[in-house]
Amino acid sequence: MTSRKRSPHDFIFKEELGHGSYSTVFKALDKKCPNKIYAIKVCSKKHIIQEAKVKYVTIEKNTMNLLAQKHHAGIIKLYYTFHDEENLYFVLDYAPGGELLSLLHRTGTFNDLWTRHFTVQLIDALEFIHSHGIIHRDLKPENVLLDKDGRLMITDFGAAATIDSNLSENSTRCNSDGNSVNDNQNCASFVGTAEYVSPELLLYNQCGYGSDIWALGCMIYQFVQGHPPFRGENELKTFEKIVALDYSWGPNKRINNSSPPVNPLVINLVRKILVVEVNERIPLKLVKRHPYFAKIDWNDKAKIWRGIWQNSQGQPEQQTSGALPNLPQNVLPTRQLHVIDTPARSIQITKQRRKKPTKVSNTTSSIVVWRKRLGISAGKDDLGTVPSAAPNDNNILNATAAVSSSNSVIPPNSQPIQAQAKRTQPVAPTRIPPKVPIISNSVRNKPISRQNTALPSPVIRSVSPKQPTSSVSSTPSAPLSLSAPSTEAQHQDVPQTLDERNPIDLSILKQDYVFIYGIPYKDEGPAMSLNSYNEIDNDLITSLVEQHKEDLKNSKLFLQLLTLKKNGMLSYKNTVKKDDEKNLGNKEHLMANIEDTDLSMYDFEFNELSRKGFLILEKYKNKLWFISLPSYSILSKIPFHVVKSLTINNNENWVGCFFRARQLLEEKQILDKISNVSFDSKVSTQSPSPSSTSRKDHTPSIGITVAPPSRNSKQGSQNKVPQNNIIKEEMPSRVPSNVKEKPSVNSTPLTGHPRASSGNDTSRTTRRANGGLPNSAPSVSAYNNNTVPISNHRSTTNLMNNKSNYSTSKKENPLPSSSSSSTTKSQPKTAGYRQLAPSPPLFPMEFPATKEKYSAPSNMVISSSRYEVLHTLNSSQTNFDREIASRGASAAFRSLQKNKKKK
Ligand SMILES: Nc1ncnc2c1ncn2[C@@H]1O[C@H](COP(=O)(O)OP(=O)(O)OP(=O)(O)O)[C@@H](O)[C@H]1O
Repeated sequence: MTSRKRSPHDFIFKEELGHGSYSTVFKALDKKCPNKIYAIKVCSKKHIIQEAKVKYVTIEKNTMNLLAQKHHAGIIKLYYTFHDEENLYFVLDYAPGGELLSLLHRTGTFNDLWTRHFTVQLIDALEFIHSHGIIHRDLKPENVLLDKDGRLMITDFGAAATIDSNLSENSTRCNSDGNSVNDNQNCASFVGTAEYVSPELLLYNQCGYGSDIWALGCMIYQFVQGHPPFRGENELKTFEKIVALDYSWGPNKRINNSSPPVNPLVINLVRKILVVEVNERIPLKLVKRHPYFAKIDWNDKAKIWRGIWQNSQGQPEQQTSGALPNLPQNVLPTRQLHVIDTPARSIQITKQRRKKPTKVSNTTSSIVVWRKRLGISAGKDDLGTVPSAAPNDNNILNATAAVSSSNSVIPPNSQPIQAQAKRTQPVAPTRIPPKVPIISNSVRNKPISRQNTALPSPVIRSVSPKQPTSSVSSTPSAPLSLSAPSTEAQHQDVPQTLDERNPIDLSILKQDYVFIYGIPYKDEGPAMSLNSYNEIDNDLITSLVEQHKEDLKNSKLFLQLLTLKKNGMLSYKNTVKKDDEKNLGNKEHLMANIEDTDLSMYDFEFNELSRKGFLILEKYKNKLWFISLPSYSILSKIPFHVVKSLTINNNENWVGCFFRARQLLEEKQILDKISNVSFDSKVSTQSPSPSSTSRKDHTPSIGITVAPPSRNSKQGSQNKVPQNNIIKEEMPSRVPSNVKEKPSVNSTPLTGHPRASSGNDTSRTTRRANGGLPNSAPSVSAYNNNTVPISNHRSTTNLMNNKSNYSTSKKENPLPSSSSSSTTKSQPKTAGYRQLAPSPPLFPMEFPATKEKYSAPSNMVISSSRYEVLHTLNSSQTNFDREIASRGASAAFRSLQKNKKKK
């Protein structure tokens, strides 16, 4: 290859091979070397700018450049790039065999031999691509071309993404070991084609090597079935089918009327690939070891890359290459095969069809509509969102430089541009950490008396203060036997029911479908709490999970609608069919009260992103609940209208919401304290409000350790008139108006409580010695969906078990404004293996996640047959343009930029 600069004048342009959304591809002959035929992709600069395709051209250029460093038969090679005033040119390997899709359309399906042959080539090429840290992201039969001998050549790298080389190593290893999380932590953009798009991209905005493997599975299916596995009436339906893994095997529709059954090994292989959970999807290395490829010697590249058009002698049966000047004799416009079953024997491969230019639209794409319907936000703060796959500035610069080196031959041994321009390492989703819970904890083992504790509303205002409190306890009076799920009648029904016609109930903090498995403590059950003596008993939790493994799996039969209200009430509702409603469902069952001091919460490898593990709630010596999340495929089977109307605040973790509920209650407590203190002599003369009296009368035996300053207490006891009606109405009924009436922590009856034993005293002393630090919010990492326990044997974290004495610290910081100091003091007590980050100050009571739930990202474009949402595009696009303009590394792109500005 010469290093002389090339230009369009060096080539004789022949017929058009086809065109895509921003380019036209021509066959071309090299004037200096007329035997050499290329395909030259001509991209109109004007068009690229107009249709915002600069990024894709850049990505394609970089990726192909990187891959061109080492020749691989299965990849279309990029030889040269150059430009003139009008166009950018990519000189590529010519693939006279056309698209694999065209061949498939002509044959209907591939026979087993072809299927295996093509699949083997695809795997080998894909492995090569992945070994360079590249994810193709748009694999489909249209993007696989055939060379003159019928070998596959993967093309169209405009949607590709690279993984940081460090991660790449991991990923390669992880792939071979079983697709660990690293393997899918690369890209956050929607890219792909509806029918081949992976579920992780649909659900989590994540795309990794596994996504290419998914597409490979779709293609293998298509080889033997003639159509992709997931195809709905429209894109939304296609997405639904993908996440629900809704596909079936039909007869092998061969055009030559032969309908041999699909090889069961193909079915088995496809089943192993088409697994919704990316971590459970078979990695490429294991695909290669699948029995379907038992006879394949993966090291014998010559055999793998044998062209299927050649006859057994390697010669064409018919010589019709006259239309293709300078082609070697064995180029076969009329395809000849040396395989036994040759349904395509008489197939004429014709010139590629022209593609209609695709309009770029800024409309919201189907994928986001679909995600919205399923209650999955596609916004920045979505579960599992990782940085965009859009090229970072370095990439852009290098890409710009690369294209600017127009007229340059790509030196075979030069450093790959992409290698210099590492894509930003994906980071874990950033989440606003929940605020620190500050709760009362002075009474244990007391049933919680609750009124209808919905947030204040005109309805509540009208309720008579004398109205008896509906006392609902989650504490059973008698020991309970083990049972599953936790839907027994031990819970009294909460009178209010959810109004399904009112999707956003403002009193609800979070509501979603979960599985709940309840294990009541037996008399002889675990005598100690899961968190005995201030130590989380991981072994006990682990053994419990092990013990109930089967039941926990089966508990998936009992999908519940779990609701957490801002008043701390946690309840569930059976999701039963309407016929059964009378018997079981449509009523809320109180499960627990978040502020119950006997309630602890642990995460057992709980990961909302992968919907794995359990959130364990423990009502001390009473009951354990294992909460797990249904897979999205299960969720997707719930009719959309139901999901839409009943899931609330899907964007926020359960754990976060539990903490927020506690914080809200604490804030109310504090407000209540303040409201009971009059600083205004005028109002201080007023008599106590009925509701205030009511609260006092009905105050259950729950103590408050949050003591206001003594002067306030004094005044408060005399002047019980809240300053603000709203505050008064929001005050929970449980809060006593007079601080003096509150039982102190030390007076809390602890009889019979294991933690009241001498051992517990020690731990309490320790806590006091530590400044009375309460258990509180876990670190940010604990909310990170990608967090995995560091140690296997310590797989749980106690997230909220408040048994500490807060009095001291709270007396020092009685007001909400002091929350930051409170939060500092309220660092979490965990199993001791997570780094704790300082919690942020308390925020006002806002629920932005709920508001954001239905907002679609604005930075989405639908282009061609790809769906793209590039989360950082808004900002990076601007920077991108600016970078190009200011640094001016590429003459070509500079001129593009100028043109853009002129417009
Ligand atoms: N190297 C090649 N040899 C032969 N034909 C090619 C080659 N590259 C592309 N083609 C054909 O040219 C057509 C346009 O290809 P191009 O890569 O520009 O667009 P595309 O990838 O199909 O579309 P888009 O970029 O919008 O996804 C395709 O039909 C393809 O089959």
